[in-house]
Amino acid sequence: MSVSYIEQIAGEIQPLNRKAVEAAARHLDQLTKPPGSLGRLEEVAKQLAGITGEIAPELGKKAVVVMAGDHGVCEEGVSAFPAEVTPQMVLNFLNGGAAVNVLSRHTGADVVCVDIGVNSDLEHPLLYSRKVRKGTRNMAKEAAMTPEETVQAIRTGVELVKELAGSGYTMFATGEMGIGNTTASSALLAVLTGTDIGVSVGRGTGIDDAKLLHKQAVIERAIAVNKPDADNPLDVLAKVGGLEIAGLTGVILGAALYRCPIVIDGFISSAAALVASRIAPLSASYMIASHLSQEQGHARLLEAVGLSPMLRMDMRLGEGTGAVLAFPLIEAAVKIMKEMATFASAGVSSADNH
Ligand SMILES: Cc1cc2ncn([C@H]3O[C@H](COP(=O)(O)O)[C@@H](O)[C@H]3O)c2cc1C
Ligand SMILES: O=C(O)c1cccnc1
Repeated sequence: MSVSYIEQIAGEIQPLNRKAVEAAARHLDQLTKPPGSLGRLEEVAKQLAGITGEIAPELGKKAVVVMAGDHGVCEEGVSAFPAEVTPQMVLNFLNGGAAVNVLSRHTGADVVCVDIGVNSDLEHPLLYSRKVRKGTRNMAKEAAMTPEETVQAIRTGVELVKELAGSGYTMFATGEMGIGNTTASSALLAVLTGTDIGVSVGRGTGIDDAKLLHKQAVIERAIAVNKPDADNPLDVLAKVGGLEIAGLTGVILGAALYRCPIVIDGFISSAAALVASRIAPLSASYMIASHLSQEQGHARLLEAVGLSPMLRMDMRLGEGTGAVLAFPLIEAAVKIMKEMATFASAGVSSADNH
């Protein structure tokens, strides 16, 4: 059943609505400004038209889906922080005290916190309990996940988007929590794009030079032990990925399937975006890259997906913090479509094209 489910989802994702993109472009050129002068806002407006089929879509509720999972590879000492921080931060999200909570309140987004693989028994009325297993296996020794676990995690993400879209959410952002997950993300980048370990591996939560060299060696070992097939994104995800990354891959594929914009956060979220784009290339047209993380390798990762970030904030936190900051800019693009006067309606002379 498992792999065919992914093939089915990938096959159902449709390209953007070309006619709506063209109609949006024509409308933008009638507005009281030199053509193209609103830059990326115009690009976003056209993309939203292509996603929704409407030139000025009603953007309703928005959610940042924060997928949380633990990493067996933490026993190799690849993070500056202990693995216990993952469940502790999940409780912080649920109590509203994390950076993503503050920034989501600021931008009017809801935080949907999902336990997809935390190595702890968590219960909370606001928690989406979707645990596939308690953390991944240590990728330096064996595959992080089985193919079945990988597909289950992806499916969890797809179904969550369906559920949320059914209760009025129209725009999504990716977020994550999982100590050790920059190791998995760097491994995905290295294998899927052939990027050198020296470029794909960064300092995550802030490791020193010695630990960085060790982290590189651990990733090299994980690749040597597992021999992931670079042409098979599910194989790579299972062997050197993570449960929350697989869950986000599902969220991204789900957003594309249900024709909703999906705002991509930093390094880890972009690793999920890369996997999604390899599973279903059309999913990339539903993605909006929010910001360029300070994590080394993020620029390379975005380039591999074909995305260009909206913001440069020198952030390197994850959780969805950069993605929720981009929500107001996306909403601003729709307001331009809805509220700006045209040359004709405002009596402004258009360009002298002689
Ligand atoms: C308190 C705290 C809050 C966080 N929120 C996100 N991350 C970020 O850091 C982790 C990845 O870095 P590494 O691979 O080096 O462990 C992820 O959990 C990511 O979401 C956090 C990390 C910490 C310590
Ligand atoms: O960009 C990110 O998502 C990131 C970078 C470092 C640590 N945690 C997350």
